[in-house]
Amino acid sequence: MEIKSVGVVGAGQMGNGIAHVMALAGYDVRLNDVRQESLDKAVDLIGKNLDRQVSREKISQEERDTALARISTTMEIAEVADTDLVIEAATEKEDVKHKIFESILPSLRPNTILTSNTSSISITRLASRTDRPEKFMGFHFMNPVPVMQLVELIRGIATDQETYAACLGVVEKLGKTAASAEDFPAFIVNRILIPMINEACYTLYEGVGNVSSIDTAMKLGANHPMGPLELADFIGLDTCLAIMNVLHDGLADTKYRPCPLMTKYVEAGWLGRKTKRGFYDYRGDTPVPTR
Ligand SMILES: CC(=O)CC(=O)SCCNC(=O)CCNC(=O)[C@H](O)C(C)(C)COP(=O)(O)OP(=O)(O)OC[C@H]1O[C@@H](n2cnc3c(N)ncnc32)[C@H](O)[C@@H]1OP(=O)(O)O
Ligand SMILES: NC(=O)C1=CN([C@@H]2O[C@H](COP(=O)(O)OP(=O)(O)OC[C@H]3O[C@@H](n4cnc5c(N)ncnc54)[C@H](OP(=O)(O)O)[C@@H]3O)[C@@H](O)[C@H]2O)C=CC1
Repeated sequence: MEIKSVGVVGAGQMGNGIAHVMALAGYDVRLNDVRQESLDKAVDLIGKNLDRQVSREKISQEERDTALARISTTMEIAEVADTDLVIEAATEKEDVKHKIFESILPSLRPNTILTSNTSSISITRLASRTDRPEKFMGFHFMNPVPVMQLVELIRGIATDQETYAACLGVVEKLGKTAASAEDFPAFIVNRILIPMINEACYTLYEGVGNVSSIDTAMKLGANHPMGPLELADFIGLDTCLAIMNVLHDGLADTKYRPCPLMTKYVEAGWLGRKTKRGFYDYRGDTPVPTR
């Protein structure tokens, strides 16, 4: 089936990036969130990120304007349902995702493909609560979406080949590369990456290093573009903790126990860049380590 329009639920850092790349690739995009303020912020950010691409001569001014015009925003979930492909990119909480799918089902077209950008939650379980498990799959972008090449495609137990092929076609049209992952907790990238971030938190918690020394060690010692604590702040500590909990619960192995220090930061509301405080404090001109 040909995908022409895409509905994106959740206009946070991933939702705005997904809307951005989809619109640039020629899809009509409907972006939904529960707060108008989040929608306004997302459109403003997409405009700025497109401007940056114009100034770096990656795209023309005309491509920028056309892409932005393809994005409409709505707080009505029913308007998102009237598209060919829905990508849910709301907060990493299973009950939130179930409620979104429940609310969208009554107005969904029969052929619409439903997907989730979840970082870790079982695609099979999310799909089982919908009317179309065969047309449901994981469509997992990496952050920042306009820059990162990979999309993980995750089939639930019931996902059919036609749905997989349609999603693969979208990834190719975006000029990105797909990696196929089986539906087990946190899939491939986060099964490997988030325990490393969690271990960096333990390294901090146990006083082996401070925030700066841990990040410097991994940037210069392992050639990572960001240190693990900087990356945790970039992803969002709430999301990192949610992924660790899915790994811990889903694989029932103590090696995935979330670091208590990560839990403490999340409980404080210090979620990283998005709240201007995490392992670094972003309220000034340059990030300042909090430990
Ligand atoms: C949690 C999950 O479920 C899965 C995940 O996503 S895990 C997270 C995966 N992501 C990562 O690991 C990111 C690691 N970090 C990096 O790769 C790099 O630090 C980075 C690409 C983010 C920035 O790179 P940098 O060299 O420090 O910065 P900079 O030179 O300013 O930017 C490089 C490019 O990215 C663009 N960019 C940077 N941040 C951006 C953002 N937030 N949005 C859009 N574009 C952005 C810049 O415009 C620039 O584009 P051009 O090359 O076209 O000029
Ligand atoms: N951060 C990352 O690096 C990556 C995250 N992901 C996944 O993408 C998803 C989104 O993450 P991210 O963008 O970082 O999170 P954010 O916290 O930046 O954004 C989540 C957005 O979802 C909105 N939201 C919450 N409930 C609803 C709802 N019922 N309907 C519509 N919108 C809702 C939130 O609204 P408000 O804040 O206004 O309440 C917020 O705007 C998660 O599943 C995450 O695991 C995947 C890859 C990378």
